Amino acid sequence: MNHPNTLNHRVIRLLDASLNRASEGARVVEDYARFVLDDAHLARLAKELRHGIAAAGGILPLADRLACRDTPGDVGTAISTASEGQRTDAWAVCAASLGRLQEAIRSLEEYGKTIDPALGARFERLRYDAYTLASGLGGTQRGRERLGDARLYVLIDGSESSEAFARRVETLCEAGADVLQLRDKSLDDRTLVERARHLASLCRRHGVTSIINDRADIAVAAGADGIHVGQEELTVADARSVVGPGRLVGVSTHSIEQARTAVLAGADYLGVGPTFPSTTKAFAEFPGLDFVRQVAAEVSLPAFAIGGITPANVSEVVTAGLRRVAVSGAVSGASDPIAAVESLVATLGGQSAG
Ligand SMILES: Cc1ncc(COP(=O)(O)OP(=O)(O)O)c(N)n1
Ligand SMILES: Cc1nc(C(=O)O)sc1CCOP(=O)(O)O
Ligand SMILES: [Mg+2]
Repeated sequence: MNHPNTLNHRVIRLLDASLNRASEGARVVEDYARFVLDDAHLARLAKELRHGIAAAGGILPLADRLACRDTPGDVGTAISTASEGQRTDAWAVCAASLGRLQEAIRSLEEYGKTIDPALGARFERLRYDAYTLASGLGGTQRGRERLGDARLYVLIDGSESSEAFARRVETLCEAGADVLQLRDKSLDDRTLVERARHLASLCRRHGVTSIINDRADIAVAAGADGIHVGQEELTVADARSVVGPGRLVGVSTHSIEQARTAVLAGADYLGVGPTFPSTTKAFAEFPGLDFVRQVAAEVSLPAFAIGGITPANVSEVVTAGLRRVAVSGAVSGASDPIAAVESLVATLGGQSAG
């Protein structure tokens, strides 16, 4: 035994129980990410956390833990609350386990200090890892619930007039767009907020999600459903502090590392691109379909491929693994925008968006 002989066997008993609770909680969370979400990224993080807990707990030899264990004499086994027996769905199971996991790690951290201050510090780091995992799972859950089977996301500018803008929004909603983003870098703020209000109210009437590009303040002022931010703009946390928990925060990503970071930051969806050369925006590099494949293979947060996607090439995106796309030029620049929307929707249709 490599801990002090003075250590109370009751503290070992407590640490043994907390190690079991923590690793069992991590396993329940891992199973949700792995089997319910098919999310390789979050499942890997949950597994690493479980292994980290086991490695830190290795300071207590199993023989000592078992010698101090007294399950029949545990006064806590007879204490239960009504809510423990009720779980509405698999996410409720995972969320409850995330809470227990964090509590158990906290107990390990505090009582671990009585063995070795370094052990307390080690469990403290693991507790922060658990918080980050919870943020990624919570964002993934929220984004999937809010975006459901949304597949076609169309970016539009503010048009030459309020009337023309309203007509465009109505047309796209009726044609089958699921999400509309107001992206206009040239309008003054008053005109932008006026267009954003039109967008929000027309989209609400049609059951379409409304997003404002770049501007969290305008999303809130206009009552839009969310905001989209790029890598050089507000962070997810800063955007969230402005728009609150009820609105969507979407993030542009250009590499798998950026995608993983956005998931853990609590984004509600990802833009994944540029997929193909775009006539709307110039890019020096194209992560292309390889990036689409990487995201499809490991991320279950709603992810929209973007950049140069048209009715002619959208099937390549579907083959690469994503059934959600965001487009601008393919619809706004089309001689028949309705036909363009219908064609994209037809190719994206079929099985669930994932
Ligand atoms: C759905 C979606 N994905 C990506 C972007 C691009 O955002 P960003 O990188 O901030 O670039 P700008 O659009 O601001 O030029 C987007 N707007 N929407
Ligand atoms: C604004 C924007 N962002 C991208 C990214 O990859 O983050 S691609 C892009 C342009 C989207 O327009 P189009 O469909 O006309 O190419
Ligand atoms: Mg931006």
